[in-house]
Amino acid sequence: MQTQTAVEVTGLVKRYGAKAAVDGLDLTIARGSITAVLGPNGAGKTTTIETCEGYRRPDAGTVRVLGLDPVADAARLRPRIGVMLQAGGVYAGARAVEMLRHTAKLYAEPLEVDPLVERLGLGSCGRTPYRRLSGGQQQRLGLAMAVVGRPELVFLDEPTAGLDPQARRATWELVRELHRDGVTVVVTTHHMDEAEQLADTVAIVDRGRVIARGTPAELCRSGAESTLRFDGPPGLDLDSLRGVLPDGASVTEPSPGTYRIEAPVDPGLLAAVTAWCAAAGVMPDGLAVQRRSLEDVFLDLTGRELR
Ligand SMILES: Nc1ncnc2c1ncn2[C@@H]1O[C@H](COP(=O)(O)OP(=O)(O)OP(=O)(O)O)[C@@H](O)[C@H]1O
Repeated sequence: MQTQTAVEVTGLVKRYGAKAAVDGLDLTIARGSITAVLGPNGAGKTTTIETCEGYRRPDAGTVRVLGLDPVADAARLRPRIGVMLQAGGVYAGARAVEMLRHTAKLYAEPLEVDPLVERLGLGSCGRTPYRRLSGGQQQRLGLAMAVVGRPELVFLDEPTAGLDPQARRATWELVRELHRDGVTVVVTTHHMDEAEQLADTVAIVDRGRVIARGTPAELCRSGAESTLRFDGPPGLDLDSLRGVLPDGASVTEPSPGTYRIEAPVDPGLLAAVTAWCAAAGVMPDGLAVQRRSLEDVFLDLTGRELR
């Protein structure tokens, strides 16, 4: 019987010298999901993914992928997963599409190569050596190689880094199609919009651990504040407005006539603001709730400092 879990990482530790790149990381990925793994540079995302792929051995903890041990059961696991590495992983002199055809032959029921080549815009690169492809073409070939074997599970490490908008969209479309076919997709990315558009689950990794996990909507709702904003006459009495709001609400006028209220936004807050406006004879133009974006959540959780 197949379990509903595609990837189960428990207490994963991976050290390089004295430094723990991954430091007790737990992550469960459901079959058929698209999971985006986000995190600052050096957070341990690639190390975790490469451990799941069997390229690195854990120092502690366990990793199970499709119920198998990625190192001990590598021979059984490899034909069932697709891997797109951050740095190519392709012999530099290999001709692009020949390489893809060769890869396809290693699998029992590969996708048809020509349509895949066309849809990823690689039609003109047939005999071009890998090292002569542009960065974006190398990325797209890497994606094609990861999916051509019709895997049950694909790991995509920053698949759209450096891609033009058209290629990004083609990549997203391919990922959605994989999802519709029941493939489990694990994708690392620094593009918050990509995670919001594609993923049903987001895991935020920081300092070698998962520090938050949920749907994009759950993460954006979680925790604190949202913002209420409106336009009105400049110079309203902010202290008076603050006086009718719950403790801890912040009221600012970032530019003349634009007002921001940071507080947990609920119907009571809206009623208090509109009642205050009515009493003051102020029309709150464009009154709107601004939810936190995934990027706001990410920065709140991982900090704004460069590391
Ligand atoms: N082979 C290695 N030898 C020594 N240190 C390493 C090695 N591989 C990774 N590291 C270190 O482990 C930490 C985690 O790296 P990792 O590549 O997993 O981060 P990441 O979250 O994928 O970052 P990025 O977003 O920049 O790709 C970093 O500090 C990195 O320098």
